[in-house]
Order: sequence, then structure tokens, then C-alpha cells
Amino acid sequence: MPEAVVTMDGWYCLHDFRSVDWTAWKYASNEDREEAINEFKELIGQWEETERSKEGSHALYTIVGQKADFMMMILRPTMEELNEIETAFNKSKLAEFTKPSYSYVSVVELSNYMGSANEDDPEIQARLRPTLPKWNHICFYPMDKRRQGNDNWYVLEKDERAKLMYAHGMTGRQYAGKIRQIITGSIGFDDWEWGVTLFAHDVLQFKKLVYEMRFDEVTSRYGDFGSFYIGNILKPDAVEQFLQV
Ligand code: VOV
Repeated sequence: MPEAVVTMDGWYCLHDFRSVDWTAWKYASNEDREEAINEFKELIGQWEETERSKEGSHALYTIVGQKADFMMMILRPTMEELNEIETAFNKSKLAEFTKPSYSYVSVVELSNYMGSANEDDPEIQARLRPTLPKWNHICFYPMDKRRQGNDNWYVLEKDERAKLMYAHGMTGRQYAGKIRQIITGSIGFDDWEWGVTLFAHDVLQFKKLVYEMRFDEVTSRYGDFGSFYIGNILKPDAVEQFLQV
């Protein structure tokens, strides 16, 4: 029987996508809008404090296209904290003017295919509990490894999977400095097996990387993908401008 790979798991992760009800927002009083914006900025301020004390991290991006208007990606040591943050947003004034459009629950995951990684290594610790980059663009999508006929990832021996993952890593390494990837595992947590979150300075690099990886066997034979979300950074001091009507 093929052997499962040992995973190292870090911070829990919530991708929370919201759409703004622009009509209700436009009809709201100036006071209500101001209150909603201030309260939201306070929430972001709390997240920033947590990030400074290395007890979590977050990313805030506007989403291009009709799937959502903005997304909050939150990393925390426990699932409970993710729930608290989600609920705090739901109770906020801004939530009265937004609708949930999609969410994804997972945990930062490193798969130790080479078996050489030591969880106590500070470098590994930093990857399991990362401070998310505040780069210009984000790309998120969930994915599965295929289990279909002859293309079944889960019947491959570990050595074979490790070989394919090595080739995958080599393709990815060409994008060092251009793209940062955060792989989160979601088996048992959400509808797909992994969440893929990519950060880039230049948005076109997402297309180049994702296209190039389509030719890697691990993707061409074994990759199945959900919806893609693409966004631009929303810095805290740009929140007002984004919500200005
Ligand atoms: C910057 C790009 C980049 C780089 C350098 C990179 C490297 C690596 C390495 C070295 C490893 C294995 C060890 C580990 O760290 O876990 C992985 C692991 C993984 N990857 Fe990856 N990946 C990238 C990027 C990258 C992308 C764009 C995708 C989506 C696939 C695509 O076709 O759209 C992806 C997927 C994954 C997944 C689902 C896993 C876990 C698979 C499992 O079965 O456990 N990944 N990945």
C-alpha cells in the first residue's frame, strides 16, 4: 500500500471573500458609512498588532471580477481564533453592507517528501507560521490531486510522488523573488484538498507560472482545480478610497 507522506502543519487559515452591496452602501447615511469604515479600520489595526507580535498574519486584497469585491486572508494558531475574527467581522457595521461570497478553511502545510526537513528548524518554523507578503497581487484557488482511472495520485508509491513533487519544485524555483506560494492543506476541513495562495509584484507572473506548471506531470495528470480568484492589494490607508461613493 502506498505510504502517506508526513506533513508539517502550521497556522490555520481562513480565506474570507465578501461582496459589497453597493446600492445599500450608497443609500446609507454618511454617519453609518463613516462608522462602518472606522470600525473596519480598527479591526485591521488589531490584525496588524497580532502580526507585529508574530501571533498571526493577514492579507487584504480587492478582487477583480464578479466573484467577490474583497478578500481577507487570515492566519492564526487556532481554528477558534479564525472563527472569532470571522464573527467579529460579521457583527461589524460594514458586514451590514456586504454579503459572503466564498470562504476556504485550511492549514499551512509543508509535505516532507524528501524526509529531510526538521520541524524544529527555524526556517521551517518561519514557513509554517509565515508573515504574509504585502505584494501587489494575490491569486487564490483550491485544488485536488486526481483520483480517476489510471490517473490516481493516491495509488502512486511515495518515491514516485516524491519524484513528481521534485520536478514541481524545480519549476516553481524559477519564480523565486517573483512569486511567493503559501500551500494550505484542507483535507477534512473544506471541499478541496489544498488551497493555493500566490503573491506577486507583477500580476502576469501568475499566468506564466500556472501555465508552465500545467506541463508538469503532477499537474497535467494529477491536478484538478476549483475557481481562481485574483486581486490587488488593499492597503489600510486605501480602504476609504475603495469604499468612497
Ligand atoms: C513559486 C512557486 C512554487 C514553488 C517554489 C513550489 C514548490 C513546492 C515544493 C518544494 C513542494 C513540496 C514540499 C512542500 O513545500 O510542501 C510543494 C508542494 C505543493 N505545491 Fe508547490 N510550489 C510552487 C507553486 C505551486 C503552485 C502554483 C501550485 C498549484 C499547482 C498548479 O499547477 O497550479 C502548487 C501546488 C502545490 C501543492 C498542492 C503541494 C502539496 C502537494 C502534496 O502532495 O503534498 N505549488 N510546492
